[in-house]
Amino acid sequence: MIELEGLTKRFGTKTAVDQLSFQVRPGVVTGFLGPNGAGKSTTMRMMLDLDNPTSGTVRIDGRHYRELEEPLKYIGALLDAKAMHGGRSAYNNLLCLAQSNRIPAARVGEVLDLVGLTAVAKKKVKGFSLGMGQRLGIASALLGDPEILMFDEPVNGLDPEGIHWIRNLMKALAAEGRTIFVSSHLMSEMALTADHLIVIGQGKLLADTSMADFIHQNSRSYVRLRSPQRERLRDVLHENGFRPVEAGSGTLEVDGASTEQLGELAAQHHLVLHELSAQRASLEEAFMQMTASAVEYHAHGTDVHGDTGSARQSPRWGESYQGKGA
Ligand SMILES: Nc1ncnc2c1ncn2[C@@H]1O[C@H](COP(=O)(O)OP(=O)(O)OP(=O)(O)O)[C@@H](O)[C@H]1O
Repeated sequence: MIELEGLTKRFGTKTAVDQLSFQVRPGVVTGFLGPNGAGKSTTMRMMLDLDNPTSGTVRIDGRHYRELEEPLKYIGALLDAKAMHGGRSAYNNLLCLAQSNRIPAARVGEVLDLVGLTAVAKKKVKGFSLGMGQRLGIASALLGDPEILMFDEPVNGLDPEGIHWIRNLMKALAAEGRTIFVSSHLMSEMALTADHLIVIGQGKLLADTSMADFIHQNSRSYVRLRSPQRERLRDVLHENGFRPVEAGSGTLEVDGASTEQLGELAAQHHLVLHELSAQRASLEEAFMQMTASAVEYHAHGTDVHGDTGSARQSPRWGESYQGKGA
């Protein structure tokens, strides 16, 4: 378990992390999300005692990082995959780490095998690709067989097979009862991996919730209909109290209705449907809606409010979530 209480970090006048309090629990994968510059890396660095908080505390299983003897046996982390010594082999890099934490040398071979680097164990790290470096960083995190693992952008540079592997590894580690805390900008990947989410924006906590609740509370669900008799369908919907919205490509979208209701209504009026589907926004859309006002850097001409392709005016999801007392 990792516990943050009022964690704050200021760099001069810039408040990078602002009064963050949350817990990362064992047995699940907890995703850590936030736009660029939100303070994720700074938070993770403070969790590992690589940066001093301006105020507030971080506890690892009830203790400060500095109080942990042989910390790699409690918490393993992949923060910067390039932090390895380039002139040393993968094996020797891990061996040094193992010796400093009184971890048996045999464990080095085990973790190299686990991450698929046995064949290049004796090669100098400076010749490694981005993906190989990521795997080596993951091996170093696993070295002490810790109960708590933190991964900052672990899929960065990995190919699809590697992404699949790290996803399953994190889930398996969580299923063993370990605490897994992972940041990623790849929302589709996060949606497949994490059970719980911590979302921050401009250093502040925006959400601490299950993945399912986050998507539910920060996105709208609606039914999409497509018919060769669109005009007639629209009239029938209006006559029955629904508010269909034209959504381009000949489709209509209806809020507050089920596919069963609308399918039966269409059948009663002998209307042909080419599409009748329940739609829910993705994690990516929910995330963009929630963090839109907390985005520090965005490109000109892009819609940070998340264009769902609909003509409808969406509510400000972050506001509605925060209105629920987050
Ligand atoms: N050493 C530092 N000195 C000054 N400002 C810093 C320092 N480290 C981070 N910052 C600032 O603190 C803020 C948070 O940065 P941080 O790297 O923690 O964000 P992040 O959420 O990890 O971003 P990204 O998703 O882009 O990696 C940013 O505005 C950054 O410029």
